[in-house]
Amino acid sequence: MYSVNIFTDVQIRLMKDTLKHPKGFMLGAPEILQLNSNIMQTIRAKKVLDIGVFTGASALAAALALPPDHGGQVHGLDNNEEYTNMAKKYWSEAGVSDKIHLHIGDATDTLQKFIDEGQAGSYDFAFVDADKNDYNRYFEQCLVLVRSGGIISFDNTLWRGSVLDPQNQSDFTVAVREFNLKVKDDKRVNISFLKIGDGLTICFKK
Ligand SMILES: C[S@@+](CC[C@H](N)C(=O)[O-])C[C@H]1O[C@@H](n2cnc3c(N)ncnc32)[C@H](O)[C@@H]1O
Repeated sequence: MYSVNIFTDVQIRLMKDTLKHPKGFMLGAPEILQLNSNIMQTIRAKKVLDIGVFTGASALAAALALPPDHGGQVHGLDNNEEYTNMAKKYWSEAGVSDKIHLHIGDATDTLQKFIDEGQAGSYDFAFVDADKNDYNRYFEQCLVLVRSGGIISFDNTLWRGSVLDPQNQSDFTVAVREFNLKVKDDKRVNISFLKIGDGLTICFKK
């Protein structure tokens, strides 16, 4: 982790402990968490979606990027409480527990609930890092929930390079490949594809 010096002590501990977890490979790449944080601060994001919480690194980075004196909320979505229980400890130590609202369940169901509750256009930023098979649905749901001028950031859009290999027809690879092809020409967003971490596609909602 070459860029640890830009993180707080709690963030560094969270990352180090997560790397000891059997599923530690799922930890968000530090350079992506840093970029997301810079974007959130630049657009002064106050209401953020964190889709795929795991041990809480991306949600914590988001909570720390909220404007300190103006409230702000991170809504973290995950279907695995064992992972998110680990996250809560670090959020508490970082003093941001009150800013992070956890929603346990399938992320597409939770996003649909938010839409049905009338939260359309109320989010400034979304980081998408949950089930790759659902990337297209997350995209459509986030497009409803995120305001015009807001940003939706999709992790793992290289899927370790497999999306470029036509022989690779595994479920996740096909889903991410189809997502990449779809957003490339989608007129509702402008995109930037970055070759950092495992690939990051940033969608700027028009
Ligand atoms: C790659 S990890 C997220 C990493 C996290 N963003 C970070 O910064 O470390 C993916 C997470 O998505 C969750 N997940 C997978 N499928 C899901 C689904 N259908 N609904 C909600 N969460 C899901 C997993 O439980 C896991 O915690």
